[in-house]
Amino acid sequence: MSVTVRVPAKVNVQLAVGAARPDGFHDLANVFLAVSLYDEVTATPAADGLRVTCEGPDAGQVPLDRTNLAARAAEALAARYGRAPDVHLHIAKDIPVAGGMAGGSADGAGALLACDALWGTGASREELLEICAGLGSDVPFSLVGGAALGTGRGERLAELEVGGDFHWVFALAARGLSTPAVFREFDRLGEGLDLPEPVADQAVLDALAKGDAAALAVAVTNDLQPAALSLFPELSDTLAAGRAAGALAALVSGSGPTTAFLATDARSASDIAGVLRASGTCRDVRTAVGAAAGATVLD
Ligand SMILES: C[C@](O)(CO)[C@H](O)COP(=O)(O)OP(=O)(O)OC[C@H]1O[C@@H](n2ccc(N)nc2=O)[C@H](O)[C@@H]1O
Ligand SMILES: Nc1ncnc2c1ncn2[C@@H]1O[C@H](COP(=O)(O)OP(=O)(O)OP(=O)(O)O)[C@@H](O)[C@H]1O
Repeated sequence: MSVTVRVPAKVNVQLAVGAARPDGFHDLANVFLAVSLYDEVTATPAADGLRVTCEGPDAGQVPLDRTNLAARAAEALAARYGRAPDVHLHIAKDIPVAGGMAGGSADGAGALLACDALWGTGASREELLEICAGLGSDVPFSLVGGAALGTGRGERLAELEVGGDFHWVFALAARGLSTPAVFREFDRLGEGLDLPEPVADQAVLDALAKGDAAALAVAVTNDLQPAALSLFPELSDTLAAGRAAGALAALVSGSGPTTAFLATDARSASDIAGVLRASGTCRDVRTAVGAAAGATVLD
């Protein structure tokens, strides 16, 4: 018997970042939108401890030891319920690795839900969200999906209404960016500045609620974008290529280096994807739709 869970990637349609806190994290106003690029995590009983395997185009970059967020999730759940984490976790990975799309977080949330179902622990939603928050700032959102405002370091979620489909194109970069390195660069660029408290932008929330892509396009912001571009200047060429191809908005996804392009509709998304593919400014191009459902057990 095994359990498979499907988990979406995310794009941040607003990422407002405050000053570094004493614990090293930054307070955020983080508006997450889940999109239809998915990892699948399968949990199968094992007699002899915890094992992680991974397949997919980026599988070689995924750690298979206890640092994998899927392994950490299984261990955290097992420890809480006083059982051994005897399980084989297999990750079918389609979300770009180190791309700013919460791929590792998705696997953490997926493994947690899969092990919960496999072991019949019957943990409450609140317990699962608490374990997720202990694994990483993006992990609770990977469980919940849809759209949500994350405050604190991004782990405290309020679900948001989404009134229609948003069509996206994602350009994958030739190399990854480390999330801590991007936050450090944010701190360096902002040294000496008095940063305001990050707050959610009502225009972003209204555009999401109405399903209005044109309104969302003028409202999207990402405070980490200057830091990501500073560490990876070639991303400006990708952004320019997508804008020239007719994207309503072009931005770095989260901490990057994946770049995200908002399109009017599915057809326009496919046209923009074609232009980006031919532009030579990225490694690969994907299209996706949001909002996508959060971590879901597959039959
Ligand atoms: C950039 C985003 O992806 C936007 O959704 C997230 O803020 C990052 O979420 P994540 O990858 O789950 O991050 P975590 O694993 O919690 O933290 C990794 C590192 O990123 C930095 N970090 C993360 C979140 C946050 N609010 N402030 C931070 O400064 C810290 O250096 C931290 O050590
Ligand atoms: N299951 C996993 N899948 C991918 N990377 C993982 C996983 N578990 C741990 N990692 C480690 O985390 C690093 C960041 O990978 P990940 O794909 O989660 O980045 P990301 O999508 O940029 O994250 P985020 O958007 O949440 O900041 C990887 O380089 C890898 O070393």
